[in-house]
Amino acid sequence: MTQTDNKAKHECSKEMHNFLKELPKCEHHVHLEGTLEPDLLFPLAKRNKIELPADFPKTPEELHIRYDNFENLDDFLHFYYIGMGVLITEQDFFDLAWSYFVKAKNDGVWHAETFFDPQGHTERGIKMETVVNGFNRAAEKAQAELGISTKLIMCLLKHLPVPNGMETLKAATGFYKQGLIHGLGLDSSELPFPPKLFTECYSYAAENFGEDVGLTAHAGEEGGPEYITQTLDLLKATRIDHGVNSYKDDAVMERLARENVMLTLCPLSNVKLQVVEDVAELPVMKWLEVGVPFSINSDDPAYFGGYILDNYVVMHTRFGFDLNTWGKIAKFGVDGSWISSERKKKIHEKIDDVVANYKKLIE
Ligand code: HPA
Ligand SMILES: [Zn+2]
Repeated sequence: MTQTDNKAKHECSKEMHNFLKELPKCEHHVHLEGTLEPDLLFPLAKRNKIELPADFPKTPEELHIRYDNFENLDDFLHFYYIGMGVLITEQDFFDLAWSYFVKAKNDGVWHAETFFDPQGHTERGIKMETVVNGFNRAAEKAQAELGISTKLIMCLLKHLPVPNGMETLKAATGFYKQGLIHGLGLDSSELPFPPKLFTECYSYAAENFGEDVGLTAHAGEEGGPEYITQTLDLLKATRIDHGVNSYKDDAVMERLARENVMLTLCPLSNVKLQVVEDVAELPVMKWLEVGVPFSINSDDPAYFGGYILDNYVVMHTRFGFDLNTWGKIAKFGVDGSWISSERKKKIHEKIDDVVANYKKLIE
């Protein structure tokens, strides 16, 4: 989607595009496995001698066409799990994450909290340390060479049995203790797997992974607002991934505002997975009115046609925010990040600078 797409209501001028690119961004909702571009998937399948299913598209071009036609979350997840099956060695995981961090830097990301799905790999016989070490090496390099601060968030898969999730958590304890993993998330099929199923897993993490462990979970993407309530009440999460369906219950929205719970919105994902027909339908004006903080993210950029800046741009074409509102949204993302108050202050100051500089140019 670009400023030429026929549903755009507001122009994203060259200056506005530059502003959005320079605006310091924090990304909180990106699955590292979801950054696997078709251009890398096929070579990795070949290098690792992975046979793709007989009916799998045969070229990156054909795969892109299939990715343009997801029916819903589960239809996407089918391809997502096949895709991650080509990742075998520590170097594969490193290469994947590093190429994401390079793109993120280019899009103006200052801080990235990235998801990964250990069960999607351990189920295939890959050791968790292969995955964590590959991702962590890339994260350390991103910090050292690109100046991006990072956190790794391990997700449990909702479609797998809870005991499998518990076992995975226990196996990850050492990585949390070493500071290599910082948070716990919950993803995969939303219906019919309500968050309450995973209460025990979240209590285990809260009790065993240290007080700084960040707790978040996908909720309210296809499930209703009651999934958000369960996530807050039972999982004690401090953020909600997606949370689009919060708009269906005023009391839930008011609670999110009152308790300062950030939603990690993924606009292009929501269109590709048919959560909404168009980005303009997302309830962001309601959230701004009620005071619900949200950040803007890419989710699975290789599958949904855009990285974080593309998501900022499409939001601009639908909502036409002024520079102050963009500054406010960027600061929501900073405040909802699991970073020190000094780092927050530094990013806030840069946001203020960029907004002030572009006011001379644009408004
Ligand atoms: O958007 C998502 N929702 C649920 N599970 C996922 N796994 C990758 N992306 C997603
Ligand atoms: Zn997601």
